[in-house]
Amino acid sequence: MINNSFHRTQSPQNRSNFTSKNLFYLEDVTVTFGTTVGLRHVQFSVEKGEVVFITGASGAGKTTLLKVLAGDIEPDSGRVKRPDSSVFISQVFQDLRVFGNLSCRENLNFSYDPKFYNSRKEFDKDVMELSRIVGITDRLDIKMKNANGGLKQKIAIIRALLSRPDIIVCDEPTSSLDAESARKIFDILNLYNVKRKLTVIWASHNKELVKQFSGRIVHLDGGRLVYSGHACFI
Ligand SMILES: Nc1ncnc2c1ncn2[C@@H]1O[C@H](COP(=O)(O)OP(=O)(O)OP(=O)(O)O)[C@@H](O)[C@H]1O
Repeated sequence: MINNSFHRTQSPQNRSNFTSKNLFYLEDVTVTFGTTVGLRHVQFSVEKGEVVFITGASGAGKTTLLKVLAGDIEPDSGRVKRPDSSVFISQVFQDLRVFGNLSCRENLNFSYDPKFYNSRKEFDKDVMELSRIVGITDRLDIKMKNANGGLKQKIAIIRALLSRPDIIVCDEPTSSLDAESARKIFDILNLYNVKRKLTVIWASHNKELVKQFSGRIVHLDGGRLVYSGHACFI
């Protein structure tokens, strides 16, 4: 799904602000769906190891921006630089994509890949560490179809982290969580950001929630990027 192309549909400028530190770079990107505009002339970049929150009201263009980053949508105009294929991107979608007939633990086990772990024991240790931090060690044997929305979201995020990505891209993954549970999710993302240089790109309509965490806020309004900076200024 993620490719390594430098997609060019139109060149609005001769000069580019792309630097080698940028994992993603969008230059003057516009996306339309028929007569509806998803993104308008968006200039945006993400560096390795950054935590970026994409905020905005419903319809502001958050999902469209994530789809452009993931290569699911190519822009009508502008340029997109994505990481090369050696960079592993894990995505958590609004619909979570968990397996209902399997238990929470079985869903997590899908992330085990011997390429990324020295042993199965090491993987199981990570399962327990992450489960402990978000407070679900006693719920790992619940069938996914019987889990509440909050538990499903926690499993989806832990499963994504267990696959040891370089980048995690999340679309509103904490909508069913109370503030305390959301904080625990950010704790594990921060842990992986510090320990493994994980780059985090997180879309949320809840600006007030994400303002509590350290990271850059990129705010969209009507498809336009209207703010990029630290929480204290927005
Ligand atoms: N496939 C599509 N076809 C037509 N219009 C679309 C499509 N996808 C998005 N849009 C429109 O593009 C605009 C941006 O939508 P987008 O889903 O990116 O917003 P969002 O900020 O993620 O909203 P939400 O928080 O509700 O998910 C909206 O006006 C939406 O209706």
